[in-house]
Amino acid sequence: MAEPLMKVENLTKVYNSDAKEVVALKNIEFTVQKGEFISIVGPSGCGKTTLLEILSGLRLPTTGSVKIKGKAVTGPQRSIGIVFQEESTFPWRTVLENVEFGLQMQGMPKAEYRDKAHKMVELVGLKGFENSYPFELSGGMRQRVAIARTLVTQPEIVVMDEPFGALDEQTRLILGGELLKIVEQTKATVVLVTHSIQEAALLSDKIVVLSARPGKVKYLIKSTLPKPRDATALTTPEFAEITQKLWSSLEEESLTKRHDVDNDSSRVVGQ
Ligand SMILES: Nc1ncnc2c1ncn2[C@@H]1O[C@H](COP(=O)(O)OP(=O)(O)OP(=O)(O)O)[C@@H](O)[C@H]1O
Repeated sequence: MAEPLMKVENLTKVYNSDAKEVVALKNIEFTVQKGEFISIVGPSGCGKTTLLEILSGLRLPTTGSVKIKGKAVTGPQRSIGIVFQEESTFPWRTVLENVEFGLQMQGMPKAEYRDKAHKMVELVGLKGFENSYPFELSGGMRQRVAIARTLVTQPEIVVMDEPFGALDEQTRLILGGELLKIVEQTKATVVLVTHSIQEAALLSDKIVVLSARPGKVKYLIKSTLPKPRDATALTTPEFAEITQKLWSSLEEESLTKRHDVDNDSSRVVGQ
């Protein structure tokens, strides 16, 4: 197999606050190949956001490492693009100006960045809205702007934290299908954190299922969905099989967590 684009090795994160130690992640290991679409799912509080922050270089692990092409990630860098859950467009810039921002910051000549931004705006389906401001768009359209703004700089890897989290399930799946087309055309490599089993099953080549806190890799599920895929894959037997696997592994974890909470509270009651 080819050398992975990203390699996560023996990653552990311990938070120390108010003299309390919280082990958020423990011995996380997985690889991401160039062009792969990976999703990370797990019960609430298992460390998904922490993991994404470490992969992006926004936070350092306590032990272990993240490497891109063999080089350790020790801080934010141009090779990693980030799309956050919350709306991260600049309200004072038009759609086109939002998409141009990263290229402008790189010092690219105006004619070149304008041309690239126009093409990217078209690719994300916002042609005709170049001069609109974010407040004039729907939530889904604003997230397309955020995605376009990140992808236009052609990062080696794009990390996304629930980019469609604020949208209803139907819209997020439709946008997810569109995202796949954009990712295919731009040949982007994506690591996505999501709470949605359906979104993970539809979009991913590989799904990393984390256990309840401390987050450990519980399963690595490889997709059997044929490519190219879009929202029509939702009715296939392969999709049903993947969602079933995800559902049962996450249910197990939620029950484990529930059991821990119950035990904790019984200890408190008994003290
Ligand atoms: N800055 C911090 N300081 C101390 N503890 C933290 C910090 N950030 C997160 N944690 C703890 O680490 C654990 C993992 O948090 P994290 O937000 O990464 O989980 P998550 O899986 O993204 O949660 P959710 O699904 O609810 O968004 C939680 O117990 C949380 O309280």
